[in-house]
Amino acid sequence: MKVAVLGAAGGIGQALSLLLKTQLPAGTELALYDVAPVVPGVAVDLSHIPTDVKVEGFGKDDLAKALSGSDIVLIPAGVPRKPGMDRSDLFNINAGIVRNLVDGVADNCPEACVCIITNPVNTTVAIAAEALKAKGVYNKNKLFGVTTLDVIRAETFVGNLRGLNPANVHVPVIGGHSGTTILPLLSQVEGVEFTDEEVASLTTRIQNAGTEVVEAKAGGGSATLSMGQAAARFCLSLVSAMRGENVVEYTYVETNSDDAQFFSHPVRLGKNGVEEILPYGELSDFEQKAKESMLEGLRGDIKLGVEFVNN
Ligand SMILES: NC(=O)C1=CN([C@@H]2O[C@H](COP(=O)(O)OP(=O)(O)OC[C@H]3O[C@@H](n4cnc5c(N)ncnc54)[C@H](O)[C@@H]3O)[C@@H](O)[C@H]2O)C=CC1
Ligand SMILES: O=C([O-])CC(=O)C(=O)O
Repeated sequence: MKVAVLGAAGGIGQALSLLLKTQLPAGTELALYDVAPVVPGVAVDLSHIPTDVKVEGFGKDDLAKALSGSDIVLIPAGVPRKPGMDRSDLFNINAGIVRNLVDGVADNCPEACVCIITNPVNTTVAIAAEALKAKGVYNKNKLFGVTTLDVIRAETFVGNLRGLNPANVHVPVIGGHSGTTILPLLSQVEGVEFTDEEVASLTTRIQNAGTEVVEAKAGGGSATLSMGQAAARFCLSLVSAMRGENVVEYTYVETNSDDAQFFSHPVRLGKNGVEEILPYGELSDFEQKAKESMLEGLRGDIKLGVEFVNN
C-alpha cells in the first residue's frame, strides 16, 4: 500500500504525515510531495520515528515519482484563509493548484482513491472530478471531499455540552463544507436530547468552527492540527476498508441525488472506495428547512468547479 500526501510541508500536511507515519499499517509507503523546498527535510525528520512505514520526500519537479504506484492520494496543497475571508475567496489560487495535482494523479496513478482537503472543498471536488473526466479516468467511487473535521468538531462540541466523552458521541454531518452547507443532524444523536435553542446554537457553532480557528490564529492560517487528525482518521478508515473491514464515514461524494451532484453522506467504504452511499435518514423540521435553504448555494459552488475545467 502506498499513500501520497500532496502539500505535505504545510500546516495540515505535516500534522497529517506525522499521524500517518505512526498509525499506518506496517509495510506502507508514505510519499510526501510539496513545492516548498523544506519537504525533503520533513521526510527525513519523520523517517527517524521507529515505525515500519517508509517515508520519502519529493520536491516540486518530482510529482510523477511521488504519485507513481499510489493507492491513496491526500491533497491539502494550497492557501488557507485569513480573518475576513470566506473559503470561496481561496478559489482563485487553489482551483489551479488542485487541477494540476489531479492531472498528475490521472497521469501517474489513475486508480488511486483521491481525497481532497484543499478549500473551497464544495468546488475543488467538482474541479477534481472534471479534471479526471477530461483525462478519461474518472471513477466516482474513488473521489472524496474530506469533511471529517465537521464530524469530529460536532462530536467534541456535543460531548462538551453534555459532559460526555466525545469519543463515544456520534454526530452525522451532511451537505458540504462551508457555512450553512455544513448540516449537523443533531436530531439523530443517540441518547441525547437538545432544546430548540441548543440545536440552533450548536448548529451555528459547528458551521462557524473553521472561522473560530481562523480568528483565533489571527492571520496565521486556519485549522491544521484538528484537520490533520480528521484527515488521518479518514485515510486510516479507507486503508482499513481496502483491507476488507466494514467502515462507514461521512464524506462529500458524487451522489447525483436530488440534493446536489456532490453531497456528504454516510458512505460504506470498501476495497474500491465507495461501496455504498447510505441514506442520511429522516430530518427534523429544523434540519429540513436548513437543507432546503442551503442547496442553491451548494449547487452554485459545484457549478463553479465544473465550469472552471470546462470553459
Ligand atoms: N477540508 C477541510 O476541512 C479543511 C481544509 N483546509 C484547507 O487546506 C488547505 C491547506 O491548509 P494549510 O495546510 O493550513 O496551508 P499551508 O499554507 O500551511 O500549507 C499548504 C502547503 O501547500 C503547498 N503547496 C502550494 N501549492 C502547491 C502545489 N502546487 N503542489 C504541492 N504543494 C503545494 C505549500 O507549499 C504549503 O506547504 C487550505 O486550502 C485550507 O483552506 C483547512 C482546514 C480544514
Ligand atoms: O475554515 C477554514 O478556512 C478551514 C476549514 O475548512 C475548516 O477549518 O473547517
